[in-house]
Amino acid sequence: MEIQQIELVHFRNYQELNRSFQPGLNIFVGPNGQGKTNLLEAIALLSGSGSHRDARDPDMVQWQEEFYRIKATGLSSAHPVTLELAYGGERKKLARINGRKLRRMAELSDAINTVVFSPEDLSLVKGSPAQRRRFLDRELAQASPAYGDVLSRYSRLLTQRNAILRGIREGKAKPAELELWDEQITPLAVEVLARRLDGVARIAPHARQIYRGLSRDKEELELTYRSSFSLPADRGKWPQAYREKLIERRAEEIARHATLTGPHRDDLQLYLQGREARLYASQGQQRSIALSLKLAEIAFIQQSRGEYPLVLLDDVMSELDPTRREQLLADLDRRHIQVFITTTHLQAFPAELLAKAGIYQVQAGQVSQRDS
Ligand SMILES: Nc1ncnc2c1ncn2[C@@H]1O[C@H](COP(=O)(O)OP(=O)(O)OP(=O)(O)O)[C@@H](O)[C@H]1O
Repeated sequence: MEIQQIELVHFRNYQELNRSFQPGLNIFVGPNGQGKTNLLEAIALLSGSGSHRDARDPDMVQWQEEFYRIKATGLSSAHPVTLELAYGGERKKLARINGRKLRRMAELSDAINTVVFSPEDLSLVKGSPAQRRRFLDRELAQASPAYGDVLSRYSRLLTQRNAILRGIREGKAKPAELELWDEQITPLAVEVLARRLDGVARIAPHARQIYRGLSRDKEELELTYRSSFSLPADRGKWPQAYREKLIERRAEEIARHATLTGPHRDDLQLYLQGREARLYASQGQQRSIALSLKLAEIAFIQQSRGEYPLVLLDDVMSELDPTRREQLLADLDRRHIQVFITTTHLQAFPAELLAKAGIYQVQAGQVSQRDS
């Protein structure tokens, strides 16, 4: 989808905003703390996978107000689309596509997908396994809303199972109660695992090819998914292997009142020239890997959805060196992807791109269009 217009009411520091955008590059420029990222966050929320900075809904409602509302109109394959997302008041949370009320927020990704690239992504290689799992999960949920569902059901069961483990340790629950939870969590754990493995298999060739380009054919990037238990070659045997592992580690789990096996303990491993990038890659190589993963995510969503996602670059321009910055912008421009960028100054942008970009000055929750 391409966003043509957005309306915000009581969202963060926007009392009311109504702004049109253009198809290609849109740049939000302004000093710190004026609302550039807030605007990007509102766009990211429309794709149904939550705030890219993990904010909760109450924190996004403008202070002293009761609700926020985000509405966007645009085009998807030349058809007009209207998206609405509201939180607060009596209905709590509500989303609509073309006036049709959605049962789940994740269904928003049927209409619009976003890929967000922010400075935290640059630490994807060195960061925690949780950060890499989150990268993978966000991407898979965009490609398939059903994945988001499975993942949240798995997370809920995990919390409940951990509470039982704590109960057993405190003498309030019996070990036999775990059987029921293990039975319920197993198919979900196996499904998350299978979808992640398939996802990695599909993005790996894109990431490899993009990285090869960035390193001028000198280096090879490899992605592998590390599961917290060994996986039999036959997928039909995964549930049994998982259950056996749960039983094997039961005493340890009760002692630590935590589930120690499952997709919440897995990792996406990155190798450069056969060596683990987390341990050996230089700063510059790590940035190129992060960039390759993000560009691979864009390609993966395009392949899964038949349409490019919107790309949101939050404060990332000044973090990239001129070569990587220009490669990224030229790549997005060539594919006619709609891009929203936040920046404090415009020096980082090539003049020919500025000449065709929409440039918006953001100041204290007001957004005005300006010339380059
Ligand atoms: N719920 C809220 N209600 C009102 N204002 C809020 C709310 N949440 C955040 N803000 C305000 O929004 C501003 C931050 O906006 P934002 O994060 O978009 O900054 P930015 O323009 O991207 O700045 P930077 O360049 O530093 O990243 C702050 O002034 C903050 O006080």
